[in-house]
Amino acid sequence: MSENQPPKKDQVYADPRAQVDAFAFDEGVADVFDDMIRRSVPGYGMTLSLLGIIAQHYAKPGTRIYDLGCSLGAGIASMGSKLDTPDITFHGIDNSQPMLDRCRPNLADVDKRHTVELHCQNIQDTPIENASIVVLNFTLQFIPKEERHELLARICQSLVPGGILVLSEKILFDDPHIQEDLTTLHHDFKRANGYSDLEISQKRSSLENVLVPETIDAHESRLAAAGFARDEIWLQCFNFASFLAFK
Ligand SMILES: Nc1ncnc2c1ncn2[C@@H]1O[C@H](C[S@+](CC[C@H]([NH3+])C(=O)[O-])CC(=O)[O-])[C@@H](O)[C@H]1O
Ligand SMILES: O=C(O)C(=O)Cc1ccccc1
Repeated sequence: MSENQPPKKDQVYADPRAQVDAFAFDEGVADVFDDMIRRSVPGYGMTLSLLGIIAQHYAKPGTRIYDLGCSLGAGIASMGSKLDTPDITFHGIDNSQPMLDRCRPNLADVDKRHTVELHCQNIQDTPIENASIVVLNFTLQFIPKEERHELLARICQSLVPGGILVLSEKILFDDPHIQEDLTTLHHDFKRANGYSDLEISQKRSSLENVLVPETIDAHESRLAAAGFARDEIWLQCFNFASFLAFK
């Protein structure tokens, strides 16, 4: 059950958690994904629009821009639709075929200016090279924690001098009171966007062990260990944050 499928009328859940399948980026999710993520992730829209500004500053001629976990291509569209930097190739990678099937129509403006390659692939298997920008916009959280370092180290090695990683993630807080309060605010955000308490609870259960957030410290320690010289949080909305990491 995902939040785009309201519970059947009169279907009584003894324990809502017991009835919830693990979240998957399937056809049903792909059909409603843009609406779902905008109503679920505070700051998602701003993250996307400012990604376009970031790309204009850091894209280098003759290099590649990777969007790892590109979904419907919103990140590529934001970065590429107004980008004048010459000889840029975008690589959009996602292991959900339903997402990629819906991606190309969203890239019409980018296709007029740049080459865009889309690959249905596990990002952990994606060759990355000659990159001025790599984007992990709410994707690393779906990679097993113990495998995140190798991916980030490969990304760092793939960047040209002056290259950057944009890493956006759901985050945890060490202070249990802050964790509780920011989770409550996140759920308030979802409720304000029309989700019911049952939908919020079922989505939370479906994401357990699928979307695995970490603290800001954990991310920053891993970025340093992966070879990034410095990083900074440039946007945070409740329990969602985005980092710029510099080679
Ligand atoms: N191992 C993997 N390999 C490839 N793709 C993966 C993997 N794991 C998950 N995905 C893909 O990563 C995306 C995560 S959504 C990213 C939003 C987008 N960046 C956006 O800015 O709109 C964020 C969210 O749903 O919270 C989905 O499309 C998955 O299929
Ligand atoms: O973290 C959450 O509670 C979410 O709902 C994030 C999310 C948004 C869209 C698809 C999967 C997870």
